[in-house]
Amino acid sequence: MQDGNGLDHLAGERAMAQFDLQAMKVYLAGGQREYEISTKMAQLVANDPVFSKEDRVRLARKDLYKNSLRKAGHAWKTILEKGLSEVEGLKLRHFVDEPTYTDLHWGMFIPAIKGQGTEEQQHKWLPLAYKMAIIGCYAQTELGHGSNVQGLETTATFDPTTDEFIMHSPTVTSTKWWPGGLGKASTHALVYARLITDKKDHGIHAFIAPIRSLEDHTPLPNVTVGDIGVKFGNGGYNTMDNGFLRFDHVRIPRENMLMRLATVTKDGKYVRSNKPRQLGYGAMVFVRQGIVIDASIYLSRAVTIAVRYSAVRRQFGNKDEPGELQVIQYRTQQSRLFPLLATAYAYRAVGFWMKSLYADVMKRLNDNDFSTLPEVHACTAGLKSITTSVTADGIEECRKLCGGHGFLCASGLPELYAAYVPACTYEGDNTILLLQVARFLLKTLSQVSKVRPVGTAAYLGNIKQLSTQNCKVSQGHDWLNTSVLLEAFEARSARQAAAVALRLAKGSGSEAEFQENTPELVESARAHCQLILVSKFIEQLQTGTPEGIRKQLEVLCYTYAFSQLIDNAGDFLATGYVTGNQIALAKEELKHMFDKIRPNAVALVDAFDHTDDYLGSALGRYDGDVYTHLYKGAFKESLNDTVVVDGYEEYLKPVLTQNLWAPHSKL
Ligand SMILES: CCCCCCC/C=C/C(=O)SCCNC(=O)CCNC(=O)[C@H](O)C(C)(C)COP(=O)(O)OP(=O)(O)OC[C@H]1O[C@@H](n2cnc3c(N)ncnc32)[C@H](O)[C@@H]1OP(=O)(O)O
Ligand SMILES: Cc1cc2nc3c(=O)[nH]c(=O)nc-3n(C[C@H](O)[C@H](O)[C@H](O)COP(=O)(O)OP(=O)(O)OC[C@H]3O[C@@H](n4cnc5c(N)ncnc54)[C@H](O)[C@@H]3O)c2cc1C
Repeated sequence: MQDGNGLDHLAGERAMAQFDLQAMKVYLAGGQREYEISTKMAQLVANDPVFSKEDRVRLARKDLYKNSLRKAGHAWKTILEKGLSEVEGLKLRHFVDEPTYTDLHWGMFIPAIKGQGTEEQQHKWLPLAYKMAIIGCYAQTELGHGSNVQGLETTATFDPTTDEFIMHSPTVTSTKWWPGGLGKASTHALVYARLITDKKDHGIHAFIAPIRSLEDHTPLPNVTVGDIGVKFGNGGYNTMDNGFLRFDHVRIPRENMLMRLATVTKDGKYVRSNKPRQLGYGAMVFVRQGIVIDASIYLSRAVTIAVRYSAVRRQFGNKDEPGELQVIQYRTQQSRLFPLLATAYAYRAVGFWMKSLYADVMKRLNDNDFSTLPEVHACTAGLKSITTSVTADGIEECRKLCGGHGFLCASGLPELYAAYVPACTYEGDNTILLLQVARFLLKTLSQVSKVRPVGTAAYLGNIKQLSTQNCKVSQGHDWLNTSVLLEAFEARSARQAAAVALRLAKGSGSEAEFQENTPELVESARAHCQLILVSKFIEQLQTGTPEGIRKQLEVLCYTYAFSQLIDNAGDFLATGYVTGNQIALAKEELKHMFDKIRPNAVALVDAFDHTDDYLGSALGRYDGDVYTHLYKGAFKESLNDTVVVDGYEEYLKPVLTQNLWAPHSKL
């Protein structure tokens, strides 16, 4: 997807590549068909001036939001006019690359109706939603509670005399707060509220509440709704209208309660289905599984910018070589950059696996098999947490790897960070989600003698062996064995989980003791997730990777695993499974991996296939013509619209000629 100006400053780098670039592009896209769709949609967006991102960071909020409405509308028009398929439409919106209300409409509102609505309700609402005759958002979080879903305060009280629910926000803290698309765009909200029938509170259920007129978009009577305000960073997530919403005894028909998991009859009887109530959290599971691939995409963007720029940028030199050195030659640059490159590849592989895990659980749920739900919840929650935290930190690291120029918006990195960093909070605060994983591990361990753990927790079935045998690595190349690596990650995770489980088992079982141990619980959850990431990367590699790219993927896989081992050396050492010497051997092996990545680095980021338009970065341009474009870019700065700055007469001139202010000053 080359779209430079023809002069390739990185041609020398590209000539060094030792793998089949095209095969890698197809692999990273998820297959030939996906690759073709991505290429087509990326070009479609890049060539359409309405989708331009050029001035985004300079726009004031109102203009920014209006522009994002224009783009979302234009995207929908393009989808309809060109008759794009659902997958193509999704890709098109992806390349428009701007958080907007349609993310929540397609990403949460529709999936929640599919998951929690009866067939009849799906027939009623989905056709309207699919043609965007209504726009929906996902209104769960309130001012007072986000993580603690059971603590939500909005009420939906059934009135059998009119066959309606009365939606009400009884306190300030019950105000819905944060839902994307709610602030200005949505006509309907999927509201999570406490269901009350005959004065009895049945806990949190989902309701479809109309909030704006379909005639003129004004809020419906007794609905107070608006945008919550400007968020972190320029551009970034400010294209989204995160909103607030209050109901003052607003009536909605009884049929607007999503009734797949529980029903309220006309006479006010509450009937639960035999399905687990956690299915009500299904839309969150759906979004969390997709977040892993998204993390790979965001990280790969930052890494593409940092790798290309590091190959262009030269500083200092040595007496052995003429000229200055490319900064990518420095070991420290490699040791910060190449693990992130490997991580982006790892998350792509694991993201593909997550999709199959999700497809599997959906199939099972349709057959009323709920057995894998806890494991899928733990996986989606845990990997969402780890991958978003690492990606957000990784984008910031890439900014620093680009030195001063990384701090300019022209690098594309500040905006990328601002748009991405809320992923650590939305769809579940990352610590809260790790605590969910920890609870799953504790439960699995407590039942291990009776129930053999399966799937990603299967290794806990070997807890005795993993707790007693230590690492056998005696030379560096002993590490170059995926079974050896896997066992190290399994042993570390099993031992960390067992240690905290034992400590809790020895105690009284009080909540206070649990709280006291939460730092260790979070560490053990992180260890479990890191094991899943390493093991699934290995597994994906070993199943049908084309010959022309396998070797490079192996190098990236070892790079990823070794860097995880080294970054978490404290944990590995504390469990007693590895020695300091074995860690030192892994460090040496990691450097060998860097040597193997180095000649391929630029081609490995080319394989992500990001267009210049999508990257939006002078530093990450395909042609490497960084300096010309940084310089040209400065002339687009609005401060340079006039040679003498606006404000000179009022504020600069008096400073320069102080006597205008204080003619008798002695200074
Ligand atoms: C493409 C779309 C773009 C998206 C843009 C992003 C926009 C952002 C949207 C949002 O942020 S939407 C709001 C997201 N909110 C959250 O994620 C809230 C986080 N909180 C929770 O998920 C839960 O409340 C909790 C903290 C996990 C649970 O707390 P609690 O202990 O009170 O749980 P209970 O409700 O009592 O349930 C406990 C029981 O249920 C299991 N469980 C919890 N979550 C799930 C789940 N999602 N799926 C399946 N099972 C779940 C949990 O493990 C417990 O099991 P047991 O221990 O009882 O076996
Ligand atoms: C950009 C953005 C978009 C969003 N979009 C939506 C949306 O579309 N719809 C929607 O419903 N919501 C949305 N949200 C809300 C989001 O889901 C919540 O903010 C998120 O789930 C975190 O909840 P909280 O804000 O209550 O954090 P809190 O739970 O208040 O967290 C604050 C701190 O307390 C810690 N903490 C809390 N409880 C515990 C505990 N038990 N143990 C240890 N530590 C704890 C957390 O780790 C965190 O450090 C969005 C949020 C953002 C930022």
